[in-house]
Amino acid sequence: MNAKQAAGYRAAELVKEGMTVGLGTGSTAYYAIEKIGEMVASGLRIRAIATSKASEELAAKYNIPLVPAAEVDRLDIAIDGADEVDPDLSLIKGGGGALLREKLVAVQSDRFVVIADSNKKVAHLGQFKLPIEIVPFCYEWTLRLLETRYNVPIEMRMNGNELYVTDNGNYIADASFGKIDIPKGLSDELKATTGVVEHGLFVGIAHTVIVGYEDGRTEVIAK
Ligand SMILES: O=C(CO)[C@H](O)[C@H](O)COP(=O)(O)O
Repeated sequence: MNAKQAAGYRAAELVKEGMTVGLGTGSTAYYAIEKIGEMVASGLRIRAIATSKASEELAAKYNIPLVPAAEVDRLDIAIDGADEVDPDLSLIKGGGGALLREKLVAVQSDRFVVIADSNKKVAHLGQFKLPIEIVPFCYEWTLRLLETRYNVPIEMRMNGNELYVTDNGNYIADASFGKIDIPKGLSDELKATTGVVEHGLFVGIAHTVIVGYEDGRTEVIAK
């Protein structure tokens, strides 16, 4: 068992009969979905909402019933990966480009459980490039505004020679902050910026972080 698998499987144990579950995106969330799929095959009855087309397909492969958002008020739990986790359980997410749907699902959940291998634990957020989802219309203006305001390198995410397009039809600008001193301040400022749809800072959203280690151990950190 590797670190991501250990974290994913441990989080799946939190899923109980009758729950509505948010399914995250990425290589760690993959293991949680795989395990939940095994539990469903053994008779567990749940319903789920996926945070990306990729996770939707994975859920379908494992016969995990997906439910339209209109039929859901709150989710009991959401389980998702992260790119960085700091001691306050603030996160950088969006390395896989699914940050908008991931945040929508996370804030709608009674319990947001983050699963990560131990390399994701950091003292300060910002070494990982912060993904910022921006609207395609006049995206050059938004990019220039962010570059001028923060004076850090920001690059448009690419998919080969084309600009990367999210599941929501937007672009992503990846910003190299290096060290983010006040995650909440930056989060609020970005959120208030015209042209920015969402960003990968998750501050005050995670309730629990399950860290996986290469020897198969897990560490549960709760707020
Ligand atoms: O935020 C995400 C996708 O948008 C992922 O959860 C994050 O990038 C971590 O991915 P992985 O588990 O593959 O390391």
